Amino acid sequence: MVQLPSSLPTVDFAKFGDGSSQEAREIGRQLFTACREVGFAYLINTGIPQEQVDGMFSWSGKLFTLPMETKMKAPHPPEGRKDRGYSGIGREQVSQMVFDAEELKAIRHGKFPDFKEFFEIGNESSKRIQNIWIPEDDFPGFRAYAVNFFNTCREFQVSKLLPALAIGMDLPKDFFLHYHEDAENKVRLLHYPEAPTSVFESGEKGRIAAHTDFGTGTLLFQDDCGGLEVDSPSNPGEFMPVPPVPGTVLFNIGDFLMRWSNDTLKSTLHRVRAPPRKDGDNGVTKERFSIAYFTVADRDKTVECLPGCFGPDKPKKYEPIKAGEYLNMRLNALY
Ligand SMILES: O=C(O)CCC(=O)C(=O)O
Ligand SMILES: [Fe+2]
Repeated sequence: MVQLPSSLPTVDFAKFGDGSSQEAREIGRQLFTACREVGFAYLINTGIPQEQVDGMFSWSGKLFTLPMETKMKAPHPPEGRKDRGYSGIGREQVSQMVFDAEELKAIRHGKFPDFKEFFEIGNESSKRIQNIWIPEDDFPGFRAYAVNFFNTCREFQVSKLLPALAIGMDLPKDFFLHYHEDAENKVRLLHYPEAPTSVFESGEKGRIAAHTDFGTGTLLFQDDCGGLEVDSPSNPGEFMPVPPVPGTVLFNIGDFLMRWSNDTLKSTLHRVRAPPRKDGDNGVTKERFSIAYFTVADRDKTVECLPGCFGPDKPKKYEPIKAGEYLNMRLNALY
């Protein structure tokens, strides 16, 4: 296995091919092991072209420097489950598994607000929920580029990622594909603006509070700023840095897949903080960009405990659930 400068496992997809070889099986085992033990892995040789990732970051940079009134031509609707378009600073405060309205309100008005803005893009051909775009005249070319990027991530998800996980769990190669036909996935372009380092140190502002993702899994691309941290599997409560490594993509499991797998796979807490102060950084923490691609199961499908994840010494912990019911509960809790 390739060793990167981080304690997270790395999975190399170079030899995955169509998923039928012995090498592909080994890649699947590595992915499964990483998801079971850590819930996070660096992926390399995914086939997602680096130029396209760089290009998406460059569009994201342009997007967030647009005047506020232009960004607000594509506002995120008030309902949490209509998660498309632009959300300004303060719009979302992530919280860990809190669904009670009063409690959510308290958290939102509490300290450590996430100091971030983001733009969300879903499947262009979705019948359920439309994308919300800045008018083409105000931001020409963005829509086509973002749609293409979404499709590239989706292609990796269906041709390699989900098949590898299935093979690694001794399931038929296309097992997960049957539950992910609608592609109701989402690209989220994130921008954490620069701010005096002191406001991060005092806790007046944060970047993204500790949380788990709630879908099937997430691909995450980060710029060179740093600050992402993942809860240590061996020492819960202790967060370890997950530095950006050029040419890699991070993958992490979400709560839905953790539940589906009877908690065999781990959906791990993660957060973004201001990176540690460096000598001569003049007391300002630079801005950070990241791009997440969240994958979710088809809303109308009901999932039951995955084969191989229960047995006489491991009883099923959860009732079958419709993916849509689960996702709505989680999305509405966010805003
Ligand atoms: O910005 C990052 O690197 C992490 C973003 C994240 O965890 C999320 O949006 O769920
Ligand atoms: Fe996350």
